[in-house]
Amino acid sequence: MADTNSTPILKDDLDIVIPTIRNLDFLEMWRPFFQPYHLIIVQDGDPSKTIRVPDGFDYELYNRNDINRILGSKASCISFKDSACRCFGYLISKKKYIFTIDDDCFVAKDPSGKEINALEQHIKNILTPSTPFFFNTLYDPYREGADFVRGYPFSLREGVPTAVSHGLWLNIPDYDAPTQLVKPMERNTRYVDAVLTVPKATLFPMCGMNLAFNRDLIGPAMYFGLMGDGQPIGRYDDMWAGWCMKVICDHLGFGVKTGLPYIWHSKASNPFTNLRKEYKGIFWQEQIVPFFQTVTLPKDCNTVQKCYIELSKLVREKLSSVDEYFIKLADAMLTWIEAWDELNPSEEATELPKFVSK
Ligand SMILES: O=c1ccn([C@@H]2O[C@H](COP(=O)(O)OP(=O)(O)O[C@H]3OC[C@H](O)[C@H](O)[C@H]3O)[C@@H](O)[C@H]2O)c(=O)[nH]1
Ligand SMILES: [Mn+2]
Repeated sequence: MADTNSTPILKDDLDIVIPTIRNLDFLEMWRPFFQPYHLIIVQDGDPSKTIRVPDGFDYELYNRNDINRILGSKASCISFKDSACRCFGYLISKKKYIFTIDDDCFVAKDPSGKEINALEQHIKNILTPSTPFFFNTLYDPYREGADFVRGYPFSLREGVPTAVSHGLWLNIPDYDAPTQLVKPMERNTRYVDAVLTVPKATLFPMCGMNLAFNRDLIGPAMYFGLMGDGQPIGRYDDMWAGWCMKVICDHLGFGVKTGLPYIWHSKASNPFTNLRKEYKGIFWQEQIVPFFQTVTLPKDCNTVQKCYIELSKLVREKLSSVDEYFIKLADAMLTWIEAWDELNPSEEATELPKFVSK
């Protein structure tokens, strides 16, 4: 997909963020789609290890020493030894859009056998509106060959700006550890040719392995929560970000899409290791989800930062009884916003769009 003068669309407006602990040979398969774009590689784990990046890619690479040098004491909000470290890439980027992908995600094929340019589909999703206020039964009405169906209010057909595009996975699905343990051989072979808007007031489990978002619209809310080294849970970083992001999108009138594009997820991480990381989260989420479902943000929260700071207060107030970890997480959410505003001073706060219900 290129714009009029055959420059890859959003070439200078989008960064690809990759969290990694390994050499990035997987980029060879993505080269036709990714090479024109700038990569931000967040190297996790031992900073003395050298990560090999295939020739020909334009990238910047940050390891833990870089994160500590750039953020100083605020580096405490960036996870270590967990893919949640990827959010440092969102912080340091200066671009309007972000696409983040794991290094064990490869190019998938659609039912016709055609290789899927996941980045191109995310860009289409992000650049077209969402429809969170009224469900369109023919899925995304802005896609080629689709439209609003009879009975869809014309007053709502303009849609709202799309903040997030959530892609899916063929082969290894993003299952939690208990499901992985009881279904070790299950593979996702079902290609569903659909893009849906997640309705307003509905939460969903956001997976970080194939995800794009409008950084200007929702970037400050995309903090992947404190996980990994020294933390009581793991593999809930993207879930946390997804729940915070969704309540803020609902409040500010932005949309979230899920469905196409698919990537080919090649590696099943160890279910026993995953169980150890997830198990507290499996209990806690039965209290965390109702918390997010009942959150209301004040009307004067008219920027993502203000919403996020308010959310941090509510987390401290309402979830500290679940575990003291949430006090630490609430603090880390504030540190994240301080770091965001410090590294992105010029970005004007996002104004309330005209269609937000007062
Ligand atoms: O300590 C670490 C471990 C891994 N990474 C990088 O994160 C990416 C995901 O790692 P991996 O594919 O090994 O784990 P999965 O279980 O498949 O990941 C899923 O569940 C956890 C997260 O939510 C993740 O987003 C999901 O995809 C990969 O690029 C590793 O190199 C790391 O940075 N630090
Ligand atoms: Mn993986």
